[in-house]
Amino acid sequence: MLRSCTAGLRSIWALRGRREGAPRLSMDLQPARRLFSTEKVIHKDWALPNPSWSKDLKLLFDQFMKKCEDGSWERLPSYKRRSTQESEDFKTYFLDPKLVEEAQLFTRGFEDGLGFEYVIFKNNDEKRTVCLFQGGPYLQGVPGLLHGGAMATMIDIALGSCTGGAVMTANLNINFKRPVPLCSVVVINSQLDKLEGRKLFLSCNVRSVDEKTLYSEATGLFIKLDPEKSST
Ligand SMILES: CCCCCCCC/C=C\CCCCCCCC(=O)SCCNC(=O)CCNC(=O)[C@H](O)C(C)(C)COP(=O)(O)OP(=O)(O)OC[C@H]1O[C@@H](n2cnc3c(N)ncnc32)[C@H](O)[C@@H]1OP(=O)(O)O
Repeated sequence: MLRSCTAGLRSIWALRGRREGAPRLSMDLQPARRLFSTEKVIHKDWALPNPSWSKDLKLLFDQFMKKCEDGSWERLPSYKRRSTQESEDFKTYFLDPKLVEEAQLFTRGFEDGLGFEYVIFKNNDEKRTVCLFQGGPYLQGVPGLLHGGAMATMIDIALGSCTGGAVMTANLNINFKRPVPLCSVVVINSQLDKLEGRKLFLSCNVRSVDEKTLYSEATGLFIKLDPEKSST
């Protein structure tokens, strides 16, 4: 698995004219300058196939795109996913609205294939989402395996994608049952279990593409932000 992952990445780096094995990190993009300059940050939809996506990921992506045709499912793009009102709700919680506008979700700060490759599909009627996730070589924890923190990040995002609104994670509970091989594809099935005032109770499981391996199970509590309160 790792070997095929490396092979895929080599071809990407070669395409970009870089020396084999010497990927240029996103650091080269001078993130600080990008964040604070007046240049407009280019909003790209990262939740679409790129050459680093494995066969499994592309296949699942195509299957879910088919499900979107009758409108029961929708693919969540990686940008403009919040309505203007939701963005406004978030902004009231941070000191510098400009920073909020220009900052990038950290999972999208890696070059193609090196970090978090994922796409989320949402079924609004059933209040559930499916996240297809391929964790790249920069997410290694134990050699050859995905770092648990990377998995936790994706679980947080997958659960958050089920909430649809200005919320924050208050509690995340994860049982890591089996290690996830680096560069493999996993499927995160999330659902909203209960809504109690401002509290959203969610759960998810993480499985292999063939559904035979249950990697993790998790529950989360998300709280709808109260516009009257400040987080700082
Ligand atoms: C951000 C999500 C975006 C989703 C957008 C949708 C698009 C989908 C697409 C892509 C998803 C991308 C999403 C990225 C994911 C990133 C998520 C994060 O990393 S979030 C950062 C980590 N979390 C924090 O830093 C929170 C820190 N905590 C707080 O700020 C506050 O504690 C907060 C806002 C969670 C609650 O504070 P209060 O003052 O508004 O509310 P109080 O009154 O304390 O609690 C309300 C009720 O909740 C219970 N509660 C609060 N925290 C609890 C806890 N830890 N355990 C159990 N109950 C708790 C309380 O007991 C209370 O319950 P009673 O109403 O009395 O029944």
